[in-house]
Amino acid sequence: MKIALMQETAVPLDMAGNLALIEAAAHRAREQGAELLLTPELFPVGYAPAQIRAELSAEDVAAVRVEAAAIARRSGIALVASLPGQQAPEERGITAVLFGPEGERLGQYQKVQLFGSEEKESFCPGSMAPDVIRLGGLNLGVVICYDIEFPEMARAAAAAGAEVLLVPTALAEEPQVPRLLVPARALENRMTVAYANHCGSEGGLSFDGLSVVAGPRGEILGELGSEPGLLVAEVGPRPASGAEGPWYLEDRRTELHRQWI
Ligand SMILES: NC(=O)CCCCC(N)=O
Repeated sequence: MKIALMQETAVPLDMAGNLALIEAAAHRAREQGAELLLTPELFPVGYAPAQIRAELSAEDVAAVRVEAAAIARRSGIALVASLPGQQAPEERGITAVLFGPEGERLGQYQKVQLFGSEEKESFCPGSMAPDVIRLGGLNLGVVICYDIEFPEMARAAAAAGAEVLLVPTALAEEPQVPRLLVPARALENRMTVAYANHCGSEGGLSFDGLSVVAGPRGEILGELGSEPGLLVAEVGPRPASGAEGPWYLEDRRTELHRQWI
């Protein structure tokens, strides 16, 4: 299955402009044969947690969610859009919604590991493990940004059966995450990991870009630099564990590890 990752600069609270960038990327992705478009964390509203908390009502979020579904339907491509939750501002988290190519909601995940004081003061953390959504013959999982920096999160997705982990992110000035951690998460879980970031200056932050798709042996299937772009990569099922190790998933001594950590 071909997937596409959008790397662009959003404008905080300029939903019309941000959604227009997503729609353009969705049509370009479809033209290049992709069946799914992964977009960065909170891209439709822009990455500005405190501003979102203060200025975006549940009605505003509902309208953006309807438009994201409509983009999936108009472009005929599955779409992972990261949005504030549907609850009241004081109760919502950071979510990622998977819309199918007809705009239907296929799954939703709420970010478990919130990053820093601004996110923690602006959103509520999720407490549900990432589940698996079947699409295009593959088991897809979703986590968000800081989640991928905790090995437990990718392992939970792999243990649930995820073969391709989709990660909307908003990473600024930490290039070792896409360069070191994302390929490591892929290798240690024999799972493809796709990591789609903002780029450029946004909300007072300088985003790294460096969006990347790492394959199940930690190999780089595609990557971007610091500029806007669309990364298209072919992803597949988890390879069977062969005669040659390592067998990280099979060899885990989970009960023992649980006693230690
Ligand atoms: N939005 C986020 O979760 C930002 C994560 C940045 C983590 C890092 N190591 O800088």
